[in-house]
Amino acid sequence: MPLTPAASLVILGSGMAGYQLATELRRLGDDRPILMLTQDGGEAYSKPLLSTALAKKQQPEQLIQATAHEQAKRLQIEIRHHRQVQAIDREQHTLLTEQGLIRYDQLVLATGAEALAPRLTTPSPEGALLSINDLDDYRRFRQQLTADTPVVVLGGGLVGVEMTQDLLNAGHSVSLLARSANLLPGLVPAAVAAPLQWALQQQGLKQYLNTSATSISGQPGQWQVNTDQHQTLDAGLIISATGLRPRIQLAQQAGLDCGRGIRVNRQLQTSDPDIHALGDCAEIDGLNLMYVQPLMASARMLASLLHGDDTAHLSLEALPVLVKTSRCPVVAATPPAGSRGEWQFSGDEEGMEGQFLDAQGQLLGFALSGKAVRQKARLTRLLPPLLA
Ligand SMILES: Cc1cc2nc3c(=O)[nH]c(=O)nc-3n(C[C@H](O)[C@H](O)[C@H](O)COP(=O)(O)OP(=O)(O)OC[C@H]3O[C@@H](n4cnc5c(N)ncnc54)[C@H](O)[C@@H]3O)c2cc1C
Repeated sequence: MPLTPAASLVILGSGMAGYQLATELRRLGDDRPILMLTQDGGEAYSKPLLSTALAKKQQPEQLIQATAHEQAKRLQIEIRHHRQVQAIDREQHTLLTEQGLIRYDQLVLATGAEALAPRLTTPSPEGALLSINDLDDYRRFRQQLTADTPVVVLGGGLVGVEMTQDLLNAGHSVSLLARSANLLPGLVPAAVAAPLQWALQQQGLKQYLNTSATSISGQPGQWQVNTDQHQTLDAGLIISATGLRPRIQLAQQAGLDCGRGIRVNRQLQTSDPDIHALGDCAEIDGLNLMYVQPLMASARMLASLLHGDDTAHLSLEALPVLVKTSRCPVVAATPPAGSRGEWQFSGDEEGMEGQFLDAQGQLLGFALSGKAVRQKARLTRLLPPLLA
């Protein structure tokens, strides 16, 4: 197979993590050759906008901040898009693609996360489920959605809830199924989710909690979703939002140390000193933080390190997550896994505040909904850093 001439740095992935790293390197004046490989079209866009664009009447193409070509010119990097990397050969320092081998001196994995399929009792018909995890998904969603399409959303986490809000704001009929007893179960306790659930129901949401989809039948545009509570819901379109998992297969096959994500230290170095990882695919000191703020800080740190600052290492302040539910916004700073303490709640149906305090009264996490989100800045200042 032909070998492409050596590039100093290869970045795998053109999501926010990959592009932010290239941006930070150029900002530092680092002019090394950079090759970016991506299996998608390489457009620069803000993924969080995918769950608010419908009601704003923004078409998928309007979300593109720059094409791959424009990005390559702006950042003075080479971008090969629609190039899937199939394997990493760490000994030879090469990446295998359908178009040939690509050599790297240093490799940065920014491969993101992929959508998990719901656990159904029988496989769903081809094309019945739509996940919304990148721009191509979003294009498919907008192509299939018509003004009177009834939509069923599977999953009550951040993506499912934000998509539901956007669809309701745009006037669609929406049913949401969640296995959990409340919306946003991994992010906030039931008491804090209650005002959100009430607000969405007021807006017309048909909400099925403690309910799982078991099977899907029908044909394109006329699906039936069957549930474990013996209901059958009609859907023109079914959005599957049952979770995301870091994309670690390439790293695993290459023998890199992986847990939930690709394990990295505070310098974002994997178990191979020539390979770093950042963004949704990385697990930093045991934390897999699939949000924008940590990847921005990671990109800044990694650029400094690669540019020659050996002392650079990642530290992160507490990072509350904002759930973009306009009718009843939610902010969550989840307590670190395994924290000991208890929740204390105050508020009413217009907004709830939950504080998670340890035995000494130290705030370890909080959850806010509705009018209580005003407390975000005050409470954030009281939280210990995520990575000191
Ligand atoms: C609908 C939605 C709303 C969100 N809202 C928010 C929000 O409000 N706030 C917030 O903080 N976060 C939000 N997030 C999360 C946030 O968008 C992500 O944390 C962030 O975009 C991840 O960027 P990334 O670059 O790590 O991964 P990705 O954007 O997933 O990029 C991964 C890249 O890797 C490439 N790739 C993967 N495997 C290969 C391969 N084998 N070969 C070649 N290329 C490959 C892909 O093509 C892609 O370019 C949201 C996510 C979604 C889905």
